[in-house]
Amino acid sequence: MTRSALLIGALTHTRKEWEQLGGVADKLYEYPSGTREEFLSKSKAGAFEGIYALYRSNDSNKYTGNFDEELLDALPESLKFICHNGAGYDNIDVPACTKRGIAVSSTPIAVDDATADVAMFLMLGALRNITPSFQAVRQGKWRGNFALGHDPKNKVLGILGMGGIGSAVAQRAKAFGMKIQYHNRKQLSSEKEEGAKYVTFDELLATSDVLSLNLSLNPSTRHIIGKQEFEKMKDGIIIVNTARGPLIDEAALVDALKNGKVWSAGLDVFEEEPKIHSGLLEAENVVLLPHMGTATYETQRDMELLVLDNLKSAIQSDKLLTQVPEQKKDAAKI
Ligand SMILES: NC(=O)c1ccc[n+]([C@@H]2O[C@H](COP(=O)([O-])OP(=O)(O)OC[C@H]3O[C@@H](n4cnc5c(N)ncnc54)[C@H](O)[C@@H]3O)[C@@H](O)[C@H]2O)c1
Repeated sequence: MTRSALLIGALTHTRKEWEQLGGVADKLYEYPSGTREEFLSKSKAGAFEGIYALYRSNDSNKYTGNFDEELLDALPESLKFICHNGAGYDNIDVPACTKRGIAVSSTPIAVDDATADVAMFLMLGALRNITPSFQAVRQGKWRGNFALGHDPKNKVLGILGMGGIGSAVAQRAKAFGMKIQYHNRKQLSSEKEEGAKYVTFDELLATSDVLSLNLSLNPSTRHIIGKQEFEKMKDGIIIVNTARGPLIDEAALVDALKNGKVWSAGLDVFEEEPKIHSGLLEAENVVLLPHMGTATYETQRDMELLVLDNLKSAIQSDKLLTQVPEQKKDAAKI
């Protein structure tokens, strides 16, 4: 059986390591840029024959669109592994991959520190309501309409989704004197909890001073925070989202920011990226970043290397190093 590899999109830091895979794979194909239509027709015409594993780069969704059933059907039957660069993989239809016997990997762990750093940056920025000051000083107005902010010390931080990034946020927030509570699908072992308190979803909403979203997006978590949930929260709560935009009903967040239920928010992700709700752009009490949680040289290189390690392991030993959790119970079937 031929074991070739396909790279979709560009590599920024690991070109040399990709080329070295030539010693492991039968052939290296590349689809550096283009449109979904071009990709589908090339693939159907047999341009990627014999690919066994593919590397889906960080920005390749703009060239192929989502990895859905249509796209999977156009790829050769020989494809058995999709190695995705990113901790979030909501643009891959994992159940459809599982059905076709394709194993999928993502890049957890490598993203934890950089994304948690951005969560803290946004949290501190939101606690200080920093946006008006950032704007005033650049406009030559010195402090402008300066108002006092809040300390993180002694505030209750609620973490929704205590996985890799959530745990890294908890570690950092503890150093700022925050009290940590969390809600997860499953309670962690006490060793992994590191002193954080496990609470129900409703308790988390009702008792947190700051809420950080760190869970993955899937059909059951879309709009997990909406009008009803805001109503259950403490008045003056601070919301931080570095996970995925559609976890929050953005229109409900805009209303909650306007009526003071939410004191301020720090957001790296949005419901319809790169479009941002006009109510968020206009609100002074929001700190905005353009989805740049992992945007550091070190983390980007680590992520690219982890994808290549997955690809190499797939080709050499039919195993992924960081297979997505949804497939783990089905792993024997893959
Ligand atoms: N802003 C960025 O640049 C950036 C970077 C990396 C990751 N992310 C996002 O952050 C998310 C988290 O990443 P991670 O590596 O920590 O993932 P992870 O899989 O390690 O952790 C996710 C956690 O969420 C929990 N969870 C899932 N559904 C839940 C629910 N309904 N209620 C409560 N908890 C639930 C899971 O049990 C898990 O512990 C990713 O899915 C990704 O979308 C964003």
